Amino acid sequence: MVDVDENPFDEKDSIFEQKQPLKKDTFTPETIFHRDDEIELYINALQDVVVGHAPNNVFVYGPTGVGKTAVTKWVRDKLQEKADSQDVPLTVLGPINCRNYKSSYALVTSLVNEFRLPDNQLPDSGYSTDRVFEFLYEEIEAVGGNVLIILDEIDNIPPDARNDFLYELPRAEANENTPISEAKIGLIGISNDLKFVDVLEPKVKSTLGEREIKFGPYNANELQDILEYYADIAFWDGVLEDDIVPLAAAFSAQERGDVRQGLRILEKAGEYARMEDANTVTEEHTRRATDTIEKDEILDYFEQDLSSQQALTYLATTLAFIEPKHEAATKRIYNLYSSIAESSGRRVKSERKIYEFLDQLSMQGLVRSAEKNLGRKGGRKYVYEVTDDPADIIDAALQSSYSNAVPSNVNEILNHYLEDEATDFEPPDESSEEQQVLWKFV
Ligand SMILES: Nc1ncnc2c1ncn2[C@@H]1O[C@H](COP(=O)(O)OP(=O)(O)OP(=O)(O)O)[C@@H](O)[C@H]1O
Repeated sequence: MVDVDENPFDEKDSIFEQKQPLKKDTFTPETIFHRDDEIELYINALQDVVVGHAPNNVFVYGPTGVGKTAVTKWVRDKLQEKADSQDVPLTVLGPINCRNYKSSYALVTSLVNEFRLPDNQLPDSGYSTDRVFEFLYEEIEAVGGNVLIILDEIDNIPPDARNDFLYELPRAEANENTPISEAKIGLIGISNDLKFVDVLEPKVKSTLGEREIKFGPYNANELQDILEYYADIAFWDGVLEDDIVPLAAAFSAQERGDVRQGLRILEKAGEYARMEDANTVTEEHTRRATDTIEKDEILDYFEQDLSSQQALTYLATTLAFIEPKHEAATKRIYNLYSSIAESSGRRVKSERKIYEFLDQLSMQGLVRSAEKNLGRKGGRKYVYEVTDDPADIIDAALQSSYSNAVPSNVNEILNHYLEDEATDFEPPDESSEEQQVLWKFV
């Protein structure tokens, strides 16, 4: 029973000294760990700027949470500091996240407004895109010197802005049709979609990729050093038991080598300790945190990251994977996909499309495929497996807006899978009627 006369909030936090360092990217670290090679490449690429030559364009790529943005900001600040001390005119814009802009117009407008005073901002509409580009060129020419524009998540750049930004902008000085004659523009593009460059036109590709810097995942030791730094700032002294940071580091290294995930584990483990009024964060809190975070991540896939057709394909692959005796072959995944799409009132796409969705899921690391020879019959087929625990995936699907696509007897089948009792469980033939008996799709 809550005592109504007593305020239930605690007045102090005995676990976290500061939470912000663990939070989503709102904290700037003073030190960058284990990125010496990448920093050196960056410095090399931008050295020209400091002595007044035109900047190179730089393309930075690698998976999520491996320090691309943190390193870029660190290098940016050092560059600005040096340019200022040398009296070399330099203006740096960004990182600006392209994901926040739906059109070329919106993105250019926001850049123009970065240069302008609050009482002179461009409106959200009212000009042609060409005109707002002219405004941008005018602003750039007015500040003069070198202008570096840093675009984060450049794979999300509005399609109508690709050519203008990634090709025209860096060569504006040479183009007689722009008002730029003095200023020199350099572009830094950051992306975690490695396929993004492949789809660019060759001329755009070579412009953007003048200098490329690849960031790989961190290993467990590297993650440990990085997480240690954040944990020191975030937790009160003596609160973290010795093996907590190594555990969080080992887990994140096993998954994706991603710092953000490690920080989330530490935060969640601390919250569990705080909820229990414990004095220290223990291994048990950390394991529980790891578990929750894994499930939350899968839920995020369903709710945010995947399109509805990708989500249905992911679910169908999971169902095919846990089915006894069935291999998750493409044909089978398609059958299950059509059933759950139909029963949950969603559009059923063609079988050909499934290959595309499976490919996309595979790129995101959610499914893995293996090619199988069909023996004497000849030919090959692909079988799939899910990379996360199927029980977690089903759990997340049930909590998500796809719960109506999950067959009603899924737990029964999952239990057979978990208990490895597949032999006792007779799957029906592939004909759709019997399939409906195995999977109760309502
Ligand atoms: N080497 C490092 N030293 C210190 N902090 C780091 C390091 N690498 C990453 N971080 C921290 O980890 C978090 C995630 O890093 P960052 O945002 O740079 O990743 P990213 O590669 O840009 O990811 P995304 O592609 O998702 O934007 C940030 O809080 C960042 O400060």
